[in-house]
Amino acid sequence: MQARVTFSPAARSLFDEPLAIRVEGLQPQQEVTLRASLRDDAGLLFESRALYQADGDGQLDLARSPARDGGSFSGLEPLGLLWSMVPEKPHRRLVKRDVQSPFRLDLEVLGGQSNRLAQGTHERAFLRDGVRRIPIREGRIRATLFLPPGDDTFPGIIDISGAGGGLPEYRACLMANHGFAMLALAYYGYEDLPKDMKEFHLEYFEEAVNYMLKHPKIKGPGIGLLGHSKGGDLCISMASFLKGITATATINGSIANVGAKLCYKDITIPPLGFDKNRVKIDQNGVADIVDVLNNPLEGPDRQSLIPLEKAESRFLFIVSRDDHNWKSEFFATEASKLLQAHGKEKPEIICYSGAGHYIEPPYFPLCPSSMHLLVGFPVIWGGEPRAHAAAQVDAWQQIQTFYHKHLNGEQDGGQNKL
Ligand SMILES: CCCCCCCCCCCCCC(=O)SCCNC(=O)CCNC(=O)[C@H](O)C(C)(C)COP(=O)(O)OP(=O)(O)OC[C@H]1O[C@@H](n2cnc3c(N)ncnc32)[C@H](O)[C@@H]1OP(=O)(O)O
Repeated sequence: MQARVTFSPAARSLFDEPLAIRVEGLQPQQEVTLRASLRDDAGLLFESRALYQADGDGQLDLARSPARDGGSFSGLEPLGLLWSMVPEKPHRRLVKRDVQSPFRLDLEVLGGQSNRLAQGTHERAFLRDGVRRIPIREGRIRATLFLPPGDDTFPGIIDISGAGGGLPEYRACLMANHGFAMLALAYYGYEDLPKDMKEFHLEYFEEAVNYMLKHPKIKGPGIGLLGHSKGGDLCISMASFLKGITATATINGSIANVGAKLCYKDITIPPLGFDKNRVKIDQNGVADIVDVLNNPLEGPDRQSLIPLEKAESRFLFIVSRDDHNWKSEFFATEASKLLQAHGKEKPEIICYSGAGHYIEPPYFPLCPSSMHLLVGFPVIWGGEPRAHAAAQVDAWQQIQTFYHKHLNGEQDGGQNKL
């Protein structure tokens, strides 16, 4: 019998869904290497390898067989071949730019002298059938709306990415597959928006909130916000100053305004100060900026602290304990103290040991370092691949549960379990 790779689901699955991988038709106890690879939309190769041994019947099931030492990961990790992928060039992150096309996952089964015993391909898609992707150019808003199928209304959420510009859509798109109406919002470095991150006007973000609040497919009465990194502090500013925001989740965000001045009506919040002498260089010669920012609770830097005690929103802080961009756990803890000191609900804080700054949807490989588009050189983001992968799976579920609870009124968080 010839060796054969099988996937379940067979041909195509959504990127944030688990994937069962099996090989049959091997020799009993045969030792093999599995090599997984995919190319991003720019053609950059990401790959992983794992060493396995078939069972007595020549079968290999990644959900039951631990990988042996010597590959990209070891132990029982059914999705290890996905989350342990590394790019062919350093400092690159797996980014999905065109959410309408899937990634093509290639899997090879290699025997003794690296001879190929079997191969298989599988598509990892971003846009579920029936979910609509609608480019939005209304007023000043530059965004993409993702609407789940059906006649219902849906909990609405604005998704804001970290500093880097452009209009990343992949997280919003994957969330929409789970029943949320998602607006991926650009805020600079895109079309006719400001080219650089110098100053932001909350009125732009207010336009986006009002767009969502008025949209006939949005459930209301309020909407949610989701932001990572710089997107996180923008979400906190929106929740603090704007009306109609019910639930705000940040992923490794800050409670101080960072990187650019923020203006709203007659209010200006300066960016948090920093000292570039606090940049450290790690053992691989890559910069570590974790200590660079000043403390927003001290001295004149207090002016950068966002008055989140004004917010009517509920908060969820997703925190990576090994975040090397900045001190996310400190920010979340201080947010909690501030809210409670003002008689507000305690926020939910979920901390992940071993996770780095870039908490992405499940199965995105860890990006240990990449170009920091604000500081102008590559920096380390932190995280250990296995712990980071587990954090991504859990955080994704926690975020959905939070929105179901506060935007859908579901105490148990709804049924969208992964
Ligand atoms: C001195 C110390 C100072 C300290 C200051 C402290 C202040 C700290 C304040 C901190 C506050 C902030 C805290 C935070 O927010 S931390 C950062 C969080 N950032 C994000 O989450 C980024 C989200 N945005 C994206 O993912 C964008 O779509 C990207 C970045 C992909 C650009 O998408 P776009 O289509 O618009 O652009 P482009 O294709 O023309 O690329 C432009 C550049 O982007 C780089 N890039 C592109 N692709 C990748 C990739 N796959 N891997 C790695 N890098 C990639 C690369 O350098 C490229 O240039 P080049 O290589 O082509 O020349």
